[in-house]
Amino acid sequence: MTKVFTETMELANGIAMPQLGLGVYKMTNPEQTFEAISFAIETGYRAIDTAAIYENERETGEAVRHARIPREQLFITSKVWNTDQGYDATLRAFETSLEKLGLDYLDLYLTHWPITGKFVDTYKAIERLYDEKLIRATGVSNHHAHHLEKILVKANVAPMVNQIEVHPQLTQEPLRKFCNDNGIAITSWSPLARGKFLAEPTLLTIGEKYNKTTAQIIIRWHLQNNLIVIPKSVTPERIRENSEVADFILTSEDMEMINALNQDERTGTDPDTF
Ligand SMILES: NC(=O)C1=CN([C@@H]2O[C@H](COP(=O)(O)OP(=O)(O)OC[C@H]3O[C@@H](n4cnc5c(N)ncnc54)[C@H](OP(=O)(O)O)[C@@H]3O)[C@@H](O)[C@H]2O)C=CC1
Ligand SMILES: O=C1CO[C@H](CO)[C@@H](O)[C@@H]1O
Repeated sequence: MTKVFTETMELANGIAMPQLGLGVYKMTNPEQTFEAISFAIETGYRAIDTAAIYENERETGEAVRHARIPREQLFITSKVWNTDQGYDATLRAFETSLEKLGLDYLDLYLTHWPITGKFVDTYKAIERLYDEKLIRATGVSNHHAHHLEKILVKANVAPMVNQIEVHPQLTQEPLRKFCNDNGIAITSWSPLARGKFLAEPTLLTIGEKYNKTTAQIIIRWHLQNNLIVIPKSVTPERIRENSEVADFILTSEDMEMINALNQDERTGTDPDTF
């Protein structure tokens, strides 16, 4: 069995999204960013998660265009930043992102945060990009159920993905259930809680059992919960390590022990107080 995880998840419109991707937030050194993304693609990653606010769409696009993998086998996500929300502004922001990336289309485009009074129109613009086949899937990020409800009554095409903070200390079960009931896939951001509890004893014990690192145990927990997961690393050994999660399966007991670590504790901002 190959060690590198390459499975995909079917989104509501039937397209396949790789369940493991590379997050590129805080990759600010252009050369390092290009190298990290190129290395990830060589390792077997097929999805990259960027955003206009990360200011690395150019390097992301370069790595994608220089990859030995055909563009259609890669899955590129970007996000419209808060100051560009609203219908027309979102369309313009998308054009800028696409130009920086040097690509003809994106696989997924998200509203980054639900800005009051603007996020529904922002999503309507994303829907238009989908109708025009400039993106292959629609989505949002940091949306609670009450935000999604406002979108769902106005949308012709429901969001296919909601990217939210999820990790063992913030399991988000009620929102995951809401999304699941509405056919919305979830991507976990800060899936490793930015490294905050990699020395957690329960995770270390489970890791010893499988001869895997804590990061690998956490990533496997996301995957077995049917979450899309986008760990970030610029470090080649860690990029590889985070992908080598296909050769073991956590038992339901392990999963329960990890679920029990939940403290409803965020590393980032609550969308209601952003
Ligand atoms: N939609 C949104 O609002 C948000 C989206 N995101 C997305 O989610 C992605 C991931 O989240 P992020 O906040 O970056 O945090 P992660 O939980 O992915 O943690 C990244 C940190 O963990 C370190 N790390 C990675 N792998 C390992 C490992 N195997 N062992 C030890 N340390 C490791 C990295 O270090 P190093 O790089 O030095 O190796 C980095 O410091 C982002 O890059 C972004 O794409 C993130 C936040 C908000
Ligand atoms: O994607 C992101 C990366 O992290 C930032 C700081 O927490 C967030 O604001 C942003 O949503």
